[in-house]
Amino acid sequence: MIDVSGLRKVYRDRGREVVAVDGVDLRVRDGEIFGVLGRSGAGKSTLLRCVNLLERPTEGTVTVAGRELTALGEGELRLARRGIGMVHQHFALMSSRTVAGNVAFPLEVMKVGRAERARRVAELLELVGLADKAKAHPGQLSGGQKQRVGIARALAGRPAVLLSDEATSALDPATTQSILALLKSLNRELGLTILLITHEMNVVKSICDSAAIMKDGRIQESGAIPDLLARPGSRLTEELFPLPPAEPGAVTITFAGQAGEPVISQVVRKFDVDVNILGGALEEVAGVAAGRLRVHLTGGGREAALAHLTERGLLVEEAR
Ligand SMILES: Nc1ncnc2c1ncn2[C@@H]1O[C@H](COP(=O)(O)OP(=O)(O)OP(=O)(O)O)[C@@H](O)[C@H]1O
Repeated sequence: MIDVSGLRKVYRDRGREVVAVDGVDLRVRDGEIFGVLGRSGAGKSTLLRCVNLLERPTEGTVTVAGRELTALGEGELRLARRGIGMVHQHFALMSSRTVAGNVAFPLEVMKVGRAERARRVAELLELVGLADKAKAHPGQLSGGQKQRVGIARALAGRPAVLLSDEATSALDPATTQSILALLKSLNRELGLTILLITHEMNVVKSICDSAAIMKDGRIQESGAIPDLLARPGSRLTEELFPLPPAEPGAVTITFAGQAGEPVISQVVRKFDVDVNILGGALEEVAGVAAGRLRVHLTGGGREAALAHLTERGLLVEEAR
């Protein structure tokens, strides 16, 4: 659905070159929620803004729904952008317009007739759970409600793709969860492909199918979340389930889907070992029970127990 290839964006800032995106390849599949994670300044916003060409890439190509946007002129691009909705961290609503007026705005630009516009606005407000706020002004809404208006507006042109620029960063945790639930249900019910950028691990845990970690303008790792979790040395796993540095001899076991099985009690029963748990966390991520456990394993059956865990598909890493 989204294909980014060899993307580079260089800004010129007071005679100095700033390489914000430095050779990024990214593929977002049809119908998935893809999260780009990274710290401030990593280049996430620039990457997102290059996907709908709000920023023109310095190099590289962007293809969305089979159309190479980087090959289009301004007129064609304006039309193609209707297929790509965008939501913003600070909502970007027009304060002088009502909620309905904000959602209607892109439809006015598209020259949709009055009756059809009213019908569509009502449908969109219903979809985001704000049917009773049509006549309110943004100033009368909570942050979560404002973001719902932002989402309804982004969906006005029936886009196949939604870009989300830190949509929940300005919201409290409970409101964040409700907006994430809304995005997930839009993804499921409308088949909407979502590319989001975030610095919040919680967003990735809750709704993403795939993720990429970005640093200094580059993608450090990317892929389906269960695959990334199972990869030795994965930064995503480090970020999702942080553990202190391991002492020599400590064993770190990474679960990516096998956390429903009683593997630890099995090794204790089957092999001559004791297990001392040093730390860890388990949670549902991308629909699978995943996490990391740091243990000390002692006893004559230690090597056989470690081999058994590896055979069960767990990632077993021993600190030396
Ligand atoms: N218009 C611009 N002119 C010059 N430099 C820019 C411009 N926009 C971004 N940059 C620089 O590009 C780099 C990447 O910025 P970007 O906003 O894409 O990162 P980010 O990961 O989204 O961070 P944040 O979460 O803080 O927005 C930074 O060094 C930033 O200062």
